[in-house]
Amino acid sequence: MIELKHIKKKYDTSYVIEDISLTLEPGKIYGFMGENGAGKSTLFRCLSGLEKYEGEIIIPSSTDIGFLSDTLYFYPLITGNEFIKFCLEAGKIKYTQQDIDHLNQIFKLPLNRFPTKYSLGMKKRLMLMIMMLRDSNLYILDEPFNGLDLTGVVVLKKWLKKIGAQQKTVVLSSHIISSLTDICDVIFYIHNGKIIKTYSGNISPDQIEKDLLEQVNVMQVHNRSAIF
Ligand SMILES: Nc1ncnc2c1ncn2[C@@H]1O[C@H](COP(=O)(O)OP(=O)(O)OP(=O)(O)O)[C@@H](O)[C@H]1O
Repeated sequence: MIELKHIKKKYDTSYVIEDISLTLEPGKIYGFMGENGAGKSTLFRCLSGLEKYEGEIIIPSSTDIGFLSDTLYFYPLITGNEFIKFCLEAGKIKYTQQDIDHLNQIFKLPLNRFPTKYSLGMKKRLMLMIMMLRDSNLYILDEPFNGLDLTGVVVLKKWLKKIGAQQKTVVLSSHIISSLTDICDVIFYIHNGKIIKTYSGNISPDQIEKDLLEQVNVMQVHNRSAIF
């Protein structure tokens, strides 16, 4: 069980995360949606320990965190295969070349080439391979679907369902409503650094769309202009 208690984060003088409290259970997939700049990536960086914050995050000490950032960086002159090995060795993960080759039968990446020359979707595939090879119990995936092709999306969804069934905790964000409703047990709608809505159970994409449009209307009324 992971607990976030009254998490706040400010850059300079303004808060971009305001008093978020959540409990994340093993075996569940949690989705975060919200407009650009709502605070999703910032919250994920706080949860993964990359950012300082106010409040408290309680994560069992035995938890291995697999974090996929929405900003991908690759060292020049390191091949895809070398990059995978580098990341796994840095995380003290046991692996064999056979494990990498086996997984690459699905991802079909030119692992002897430099990832700096990969397309966006290929870079995303490479990072997902690393996520799949490390046996984490908490996966924090910031926009994992972004840039993936149709096959990549199907493979990712299947893997997420599998790790959810293995009692791991998954936290992810997406701007694609159906990607979230297809796989998430709970979806949080984050707006201006606050969770303004939580969906669980049988989550309907139509209801989410309706709520998003309502939110746009609220903003339009506030700005005294109408688009729809
Ligand atoms: N390093 C930083 N310094 C100052 N402000 C930042 C920094 N990182 C993020 N912000 C601000 O924090 C707010 C939340 O940004 P964040 O990246 O968390 O949003 P997001 O919900 O992930 O957006 P998107 O959907 O566009 O990826 C934004 O206003 C952003 O400008």
